[in-house]
Amino acid sequence: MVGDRPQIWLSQIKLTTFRNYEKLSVNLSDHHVVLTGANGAGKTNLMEAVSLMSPGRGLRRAPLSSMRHKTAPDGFSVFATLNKDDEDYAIGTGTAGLDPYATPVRRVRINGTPMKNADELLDLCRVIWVTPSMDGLFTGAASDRRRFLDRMVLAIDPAHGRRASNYEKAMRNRNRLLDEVPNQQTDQWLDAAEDQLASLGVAMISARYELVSLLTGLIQQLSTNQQSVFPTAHLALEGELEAMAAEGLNGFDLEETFKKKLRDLRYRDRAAKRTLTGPHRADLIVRHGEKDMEAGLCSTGEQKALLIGLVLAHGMLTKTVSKLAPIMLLDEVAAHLDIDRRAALFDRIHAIGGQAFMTGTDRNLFDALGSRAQYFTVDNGSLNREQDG
Ligand SMILES: Nc1ncnc2c1ncn2[C@@H]1O[C@H](COP(=O)(O)OP(=O)(O)OP(=O)(O)O)[C@@H](O)[C@H]1O
Repeated sequence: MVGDRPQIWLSQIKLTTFRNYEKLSVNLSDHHVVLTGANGAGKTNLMEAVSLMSPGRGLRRAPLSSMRHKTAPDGFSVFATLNKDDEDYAIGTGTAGLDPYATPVRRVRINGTPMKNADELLDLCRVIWVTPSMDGLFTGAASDRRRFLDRMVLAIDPAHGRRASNYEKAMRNRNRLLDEVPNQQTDQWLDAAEDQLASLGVAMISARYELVSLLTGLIQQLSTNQQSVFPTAHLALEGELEAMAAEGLNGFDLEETFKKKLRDLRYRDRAAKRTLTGPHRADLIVRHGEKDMEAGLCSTGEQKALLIGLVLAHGMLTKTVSKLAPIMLLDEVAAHLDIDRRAALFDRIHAIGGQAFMTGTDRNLFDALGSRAQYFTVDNGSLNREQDG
């Protein structure tokens, strides 16, 4: 924060044929942004547009083809002016102008210069979100928790995205080689693919451990300072190699062990037609600290509070580690909290220091935010500014 102002904030958003917005141009102040309106008005769509200021597929993980307005064959564009330390950056992203018959790819421009890939957005900002679709995070598939974990890592370690996609590539390469008739040549290629897989895999495990340990430290600090009305989350990584790392096996030995496993288990993976050992099979285990209960066994409300507490701690960690106070997107979060927790949520968000976007059906859910926010009603793909609180 510079005084009471966020160090990073969006001062303008322009959408062209994005979801149910045919055209939108809105100027923002550096305050938080509250979007209220009826179901289906376009609140989440606007949050999704903001989530494209970070690499990846946005907060819905939707295909790009579904983001263009249903009547717009020419794709969509999302443009934002980002103010960082009092300097403006023009960020444009979308699929507009690309071959409508080709598989859409998202292009990113910063100040008019095309970026090689969306990872370069991480030089400017971090975007973190909580959405209703994350409600089943603790009970759903391990792959969702891994994705959640890797997004958390990415916010403090921008190289993690490339590392994870190189790991996926190396694994696909190994799987393809396993599918070929074994001979001396393919065995040599497999050796090389497994060396690469093991080295990238161990780097992934150590980046995930780093995040878990930093986050655990911060959560403990928050709970001992009694700063949190949200439950204390206890985090652990589950997996064959992760268990060895937890027992103190160093990176070099872990890599050698992983390599040996891959080599010894080729016959098993060949039969399964995929690689069955590695960080792509790990899980993030979350426990409710005060209740000493696995998150998946907690009540729906407790799970939501755990998730919010975790994301808030991650927001704070992101700011501390990356020095970039994240843009926080909280979709329909306020409605699930009682009045005291809501007030605590707003205070914590404000303390993180970035600009937050929040949605709800009723304006009065945000009373405790008062003049710290600017208020808009959303109606059928258009925005109307309301009087500030
Ligand atoms: N590609 C698209 N083109 C046009 N409209 C779309 C497209 N994708 C989604 N929509 C519509 O956008 C509308 C608004 O969706 P959104 O999820 O933003 O609503 P919301 O205001 O967040 O509502 P809720 O409170 O129910 O979550 C929906 O009616 C949906 O059908």
